[in-house]
Amino acid sequence: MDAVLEKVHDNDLELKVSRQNADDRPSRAEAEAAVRTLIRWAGDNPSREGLLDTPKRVAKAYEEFFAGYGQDPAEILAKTFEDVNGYDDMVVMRGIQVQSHCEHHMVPISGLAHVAYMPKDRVVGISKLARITETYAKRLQTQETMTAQIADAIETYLKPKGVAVVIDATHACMGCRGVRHPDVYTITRQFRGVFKDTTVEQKFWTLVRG
Ligand SMILES: Nc1nc2c(ncn2[C@@H]2O[C@H](COP(=O)(O)OP(=O)(O)OP(=O)(O)O)[C@@H](O)[C@H]2O)c(=O)[nH]1
Ligand SMILES: [Zn+2]
Repeated sequence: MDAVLEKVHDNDLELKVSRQNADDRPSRAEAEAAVRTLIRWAGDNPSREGLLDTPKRVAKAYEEFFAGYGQDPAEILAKTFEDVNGYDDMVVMRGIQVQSHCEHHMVPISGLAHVAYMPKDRVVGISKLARITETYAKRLQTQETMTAQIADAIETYLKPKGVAVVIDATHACMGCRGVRHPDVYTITRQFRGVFKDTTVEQKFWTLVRG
């Protein structure tokens, strides 16, 4: 098994194991109790009127923020189309909104992803590139891991001639706390296969910059 395939399988395996241990998953009531504990720890009273429904709202918000744990990249990229009249150039989706959460502080990472691939015989529905990005964004992440995971999934399940993923994002953990540099953008990139060629990479950047 090649290294990329092995990595995707390791990630999937880790997730499958955690799904198998669904019995270990705290109940909704336990999650809400944890939020009440955090409110008390912050110094407020979870029983005051304004905070009564907050644990419920936070648990609901977490279901959205972390919906990616329940999504399967293999399933998302399973359906492909061969009939593209010989189309043989890159497909670039630029400006996919990324709303993720940093695994160190559990606060937002916000930005844009640009995802491209060079098809080999088959293409995938364009919405699936955004769905794959969402799947990995809606988990606890570092920007580097998320960038590599999106590239790994496209490489593994589509088997294109190449893939490029760039994420340009701000980290709330650097803006609203800690070092407090709110307007810093971090750029991470993965260029695989034919995108390693500088001419192809340049074409990608030209298209992304519009
Ligand atoms: N490489 C990388 N680092 C990240 C990402 N998100 C947050 N971080 C950094 O993770 C680091 C965690 O550092 P620690 O020293 O363990 O935590 P900390 O004391 O809260 O760090 P400060 O943010 O510097 O206050 C910080 O430097 C964050 O800026 C990411 O996506 N990638
Ligand atoms: Zn952080």
